[in-house]
Amino acid sequence: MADSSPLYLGFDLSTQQLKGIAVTSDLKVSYEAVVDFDADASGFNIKKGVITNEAEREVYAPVAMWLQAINTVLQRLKDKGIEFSRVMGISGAGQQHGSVYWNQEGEHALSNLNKDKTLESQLDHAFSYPYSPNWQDASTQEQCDLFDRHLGDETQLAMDTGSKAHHRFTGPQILRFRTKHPEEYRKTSRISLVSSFLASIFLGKIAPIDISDVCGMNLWDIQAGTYNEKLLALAAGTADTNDLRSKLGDVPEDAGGNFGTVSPYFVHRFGFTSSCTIVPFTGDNPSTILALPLRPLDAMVSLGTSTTFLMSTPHCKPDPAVHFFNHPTTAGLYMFMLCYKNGGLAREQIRDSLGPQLPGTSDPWSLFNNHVTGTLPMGATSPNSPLRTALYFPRPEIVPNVPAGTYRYIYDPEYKNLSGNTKIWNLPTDDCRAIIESQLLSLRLRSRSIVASPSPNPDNLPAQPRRIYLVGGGSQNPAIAKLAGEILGGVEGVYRLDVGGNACALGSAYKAVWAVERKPGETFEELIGERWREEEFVKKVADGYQEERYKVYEKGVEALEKVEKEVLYKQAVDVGKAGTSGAGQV
Ligand SMILES: Nc1ncnc2c1ncn2[C@@H]1O[C@H](COP(=O)(O)OP(=O)(O)O)[C@@H](O)[C@H]1O
Ligand SMILES: O=C(CO)[C@@H](O)[C@H](O)COP(=O)(O)O
Repeated sequence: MADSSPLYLGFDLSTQQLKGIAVTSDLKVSYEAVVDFDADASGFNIKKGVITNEAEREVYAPVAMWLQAINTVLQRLKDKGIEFSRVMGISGAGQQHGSVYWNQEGEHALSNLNKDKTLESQLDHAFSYPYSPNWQDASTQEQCDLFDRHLGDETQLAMDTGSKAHHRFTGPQILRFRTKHPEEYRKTSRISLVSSFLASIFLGKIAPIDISDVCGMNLWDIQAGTYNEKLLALAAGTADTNDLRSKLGDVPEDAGGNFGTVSPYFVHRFGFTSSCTIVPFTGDNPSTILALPLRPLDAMVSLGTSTTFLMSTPHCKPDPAVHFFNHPTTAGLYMFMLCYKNGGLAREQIRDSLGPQLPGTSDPWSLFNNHVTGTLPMGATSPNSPLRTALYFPRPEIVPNVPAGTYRYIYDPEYKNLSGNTKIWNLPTDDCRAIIESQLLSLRLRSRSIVASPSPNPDNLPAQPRRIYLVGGGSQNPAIAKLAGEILGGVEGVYRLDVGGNACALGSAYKAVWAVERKPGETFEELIGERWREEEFVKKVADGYQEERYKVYEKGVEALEKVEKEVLYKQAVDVGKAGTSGAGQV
């Protein structure tokens, strides 16, 4: 007999791919499909999912490419045998901060789709601007300066909105869009985030922005739970903020609410039931923490195009170096996040500089991994020997905010000084361990304020996460997992979600299960915690805290902090000399 039990769909519209995943009520993954933009999209001049205009430091993605991908991912799920009539709820996630600009015709076009045509062919007139600024965009320094000053300083902006101003945040992006494209801004009737854009397509009308993802805009007052009037006025360019307010729409408080049922387009084209519920879609990072019942003091490291470090916490302690968002399901909880632009692509660049792979292996990372594990921590041969420390930023970085460049140094832990003499670097092989160390040391440095000792007696164990969960494409890599344990600790060890690269889409699917099946008042953690089967869903992939290594890397944190200060100082000197920021190479 055909299986008619409910399924729940989760989507992840991230930088390089659109992923879809279907789970059952007991959280088992039944179907997965992916569309890789570079490999599968046709008609777009993109690389790694985006278009780059280096002259203006702009990075953006064509909205039509995402529409094309939605049809393709659903077709791929169908080809794998999914019966869409079983799907009771759909949620999803989008890369954070990106904005989509709808025109007046958009809403009408969305609710009048012809099932025999593609989304791309029918929605080409729905947007006032065909591109969405991507989170890697760095074109808004001027706007960020205005945002940081507008409430006093960057600390005050972080206190109110959860983050200081960042190039990619939607408020500064809207301000730049309005001044650079005034006519398109005037024609814009609604602005979506990538997450609410994707929800809108499935809903057949413009969906509200999500309560967690809204915190990635520098416009939402996280303490007050409303848009900040002064910041709206800055982005809108007028004290009358009604126009921008209506473009953005209301933000419902219940992240598990019901937006309505799926658009008839999907009922008639793919066979969804007309009662299938659309649940709020959130940001890709908030969605990732929903892929498991994350406890306070557990940390997730998402190794995608970006690297992010995520924790769920009851404390909101904003600081300009970090981000706080509303938790994606549970009022009163927050999500702590660190985000780096130079993650997967920076690692790939070093891997590719090594030349041909080892013979007889199909794993493109095997040679790179051999160099990672075959090299001493920071190149140190004895306790006081010099430490190789570097920053690898093929794109301008967010933390610290420095221009693109590779910055290699030697740190002397005894005299606590830095030298630019890189003679003891054996290149390119030493870069393999050094880039992983550098990325992980930065996480350790910046999460110090949020972690605590997992032991009742803090003298026994230094502050660190209880567990490290690795997710995203890079979570498949055993050498990275090993170093994550050595550098970040994690008394219970380093774990990988069984769906490694699909954690974000999985989190969305779990959110749909919770939203549709929850009893009154039942939290996400309660429902998912009850159905979660640890032994089936996660795998320990490396040891966590190791006392000796953890101590060695204490010096590593010191070294990294010095290198960052030095690079920032040199940048300030360069800016002073040239009047512009120059890229650095050491
Ligand atoms: N075995 C591996 N080791 C290291 N990195 C990997 C490995 N497999 C995939 N990746 C990296 O994962 C990244 C893609 O991760 P993914 O989470 O799918 O990205 P995104 O969500 O940003 O589109 C790529 O940049 C790739 O380099
Ligand atoms: O900008 C951020 C978070 O602030 C990025 O994490 C984006 O949300 C996109 O991430 P990928 O999953 O595509 O790497």
